[in-house]
Amino acid sequence: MKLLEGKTVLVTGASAGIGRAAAIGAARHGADVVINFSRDEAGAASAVAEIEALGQRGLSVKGDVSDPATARDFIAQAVDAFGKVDAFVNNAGICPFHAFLDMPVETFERTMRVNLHGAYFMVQAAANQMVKQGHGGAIVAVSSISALVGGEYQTHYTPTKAGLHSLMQSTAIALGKYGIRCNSVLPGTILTDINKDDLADMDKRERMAARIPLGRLGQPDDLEGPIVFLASDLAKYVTGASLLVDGGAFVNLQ
Ligand SMILES: NC(=O)C1=CN([C@@H]2O[C@H](COP(=O)(O)OP(=O)(O)OC[C@H]3O[C@@H](n4cnc5c(N)ncnc54)[C@H](O)[C@@H]3O)[C@@H](O)[C@H]2O)C=CC1
Ligand SMILES: C[C@H](O)[C@@H]1OC(=O)[C@H](O)[C@@H]1O
Repeated sequence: MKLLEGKTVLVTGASAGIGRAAAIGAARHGADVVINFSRDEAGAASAVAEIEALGQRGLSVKGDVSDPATARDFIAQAVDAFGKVDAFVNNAGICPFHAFLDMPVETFERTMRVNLHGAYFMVQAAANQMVKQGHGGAIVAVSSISALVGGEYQTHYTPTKAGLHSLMQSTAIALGKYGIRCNSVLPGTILTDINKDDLADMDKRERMAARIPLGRLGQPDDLEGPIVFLASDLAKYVTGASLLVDGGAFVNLQ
């Protein structure tokens, strides 16, 4: 059963990792897909090729999400190419691990600008397009388990993920009257480029996996189903919700 047949789905930061898995998942479920990427031309081109190999239309648009102009350009190029925006997945993010006491101002500000300000402008641009179209839509933010728990080297990052979670709650209220649903996924630790240095230590990986009830760290495609579901009409009465996708890590305190 294809859940996104005939829809146009947009995903930010989709040349690799979770965003790419979401984009490919959307195409597998019958959507045409527009991806944003910041630098990785080859990754973006291969993601589009994979979308097209699934029989869907794909387009990549370059842009740094921290610049509000990128959001306007991304939505405009998607509409020019495929005529509409049905679902928008806010995924782009960075996590430059660093201690709190000597956090460089630039690292703090860049993390805020990419993860939170960028999301705000993107969600706003996507929502304006959906309101103009007049037939609702779905917005999914890739927040994190870090919206709910702390991280010693993530004091600049976890507030952005809590902020995204909160943004989806508030936009769910602001946009409900237009039939636009807003939800977030909260991944646990997923093996991607964002943490490859932090998790280069195999002992650390094994310790982390041992704390997860399902017995392993996540892979990008573990997010595919949850994001496709929330973007689809199967979730037609779900808004303002968040879905932990963490193998049970969050509930495993005791
Ligand atoms: N890997 C993990 O354990 C978890 C990741 N997340 C979130 O998932 C999202 C995706 O991350 P991953 O796939 O894990 O890592 P990743 O590093 O593979 O993907 C991040 C993507 O965002 C893009 N990006 C970064 N800065 C950008 C900018 N200024 N403009 C446009 N694109 C930009 C990157 O090019 C990359 O494609 C992030 O928001 C991250 O915070 C959330 C929870 C856990
Ligand atoms: C990048 C980290 O490994 C990852 O990011 C998150 O949001 C998770 O909570 C993990 O800490």
